[in-house]
Formats: sequence, structure tokens, C-alpha cells
Amino acid sequence: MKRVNLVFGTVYGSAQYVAETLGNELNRLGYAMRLWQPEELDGFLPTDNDYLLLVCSTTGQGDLPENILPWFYKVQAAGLYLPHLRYAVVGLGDSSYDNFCGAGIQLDELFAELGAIRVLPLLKIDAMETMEPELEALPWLTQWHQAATADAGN
Ligand SMILES: Cc1cc2nc3c(=O)[nH]c(=O)nc-3n(C[C@H](O)[C@H](O)[C@H](O)COP(=O)(O)O)c2cc1C
Repeated sequence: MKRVNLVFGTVYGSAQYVAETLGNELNRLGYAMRLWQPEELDGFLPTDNDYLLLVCSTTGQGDLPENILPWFYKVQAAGLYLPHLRYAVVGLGDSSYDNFCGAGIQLDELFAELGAIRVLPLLKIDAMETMEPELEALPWLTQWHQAATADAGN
């Protein structure tokens, strides 16, 4: 089974908690999983061989959190072409802002531009609607797991 790389960007910790929750669930489902801490990201460029899951909140005016921004620029500048990479993004945001889940959208579009395969549509979790974003992310992961299982069967 392919390994899952799990990357998060956060300001206040909610996206980290969601990523940790998803990581635990991936372990429970039997996936080899690596949860990348922001300070480790400098050593990580995605490849076609693994799955990639991204969990990211939005700050400023539709901006990426500072702890994931250098990695975003690095991936953007690396000239990668990843036609077999299967990725999916969970965005945390607040619909009272103009650029709802703007950072999640940026990540989702970046990997689409690199030729990667979007396994599921961007999940947008709205802080106006829930105080427990992990409870929305877990059913999404179940869908992701079903898609990954179907993929592995091919
Ligand atoms: C200063 C500030 C700016 C924000 N800007 C946006 C924004 O532009 N778009 C959006 O959807 N949410 C925005 N949010 C909401 C956060 O993304 C949301 O509360 C999220 O759950 C925070 O997750 P975190 O704890 O992982 O940082 C903003 C929050 C703060 C405090």
C-alpha cells in the first residue's frame, strides 16, 4: 500500500488537530502514514509514489499560514510534474471572511497545476458552522479511503 504524507498549515492549531485526528484514523485503517511537522517540511517534496493529504486553515485575507508558506513556495518553484500523485485537501476557514478557505483553494489549485490527481473535491470546513472540524473531516476521510481502495484494486 502507498504511504500517506500528511501536511498541515495552521495559525491557532485547529488544522493541526484535524491533521492529527486524520493521521490516527489512517493508522487505524492500516496505512503507513507520516505527519510532517512544519519545521520538517523543508526536507519534503511530494513524489508520484505516495498519497498526499493537506489540511490547512486560512489567515489574513485568504492567505496561507506562515508555517506552511515556505513549503508552498518551494513546491511551486520546484518545477514538479506529478501526474500520478493522488492528493486531496481539507480547508479550514470562516465563511464570514471574503476569501472563504482561500488557503485550501490555493493548495488545491497548486497540485492541480502540477498535474496531480484530485481524489476528492476540496473539503471546506466553516468555523461559523462547527467548533469540531475533525468531526467533518473524519467522514471525508472515509470517502478518501474508499477512493484509495478502489485505486489500489486497479
Ligand atoms: C486574523 C484572521 C484572519 C482570517 N482570515 C480568513 C480568511 O481570509 N478566510 C477564511 O476562510 N477564514 C479566515 N480566518 C478563519 C480561520 O481560517 C479559521 O478560524 C480556522 O478554523 C483557524 O484554524 P487554525 O486554528 O488551524 O489556524 C481568519 C482567522 C483569523 C483569526
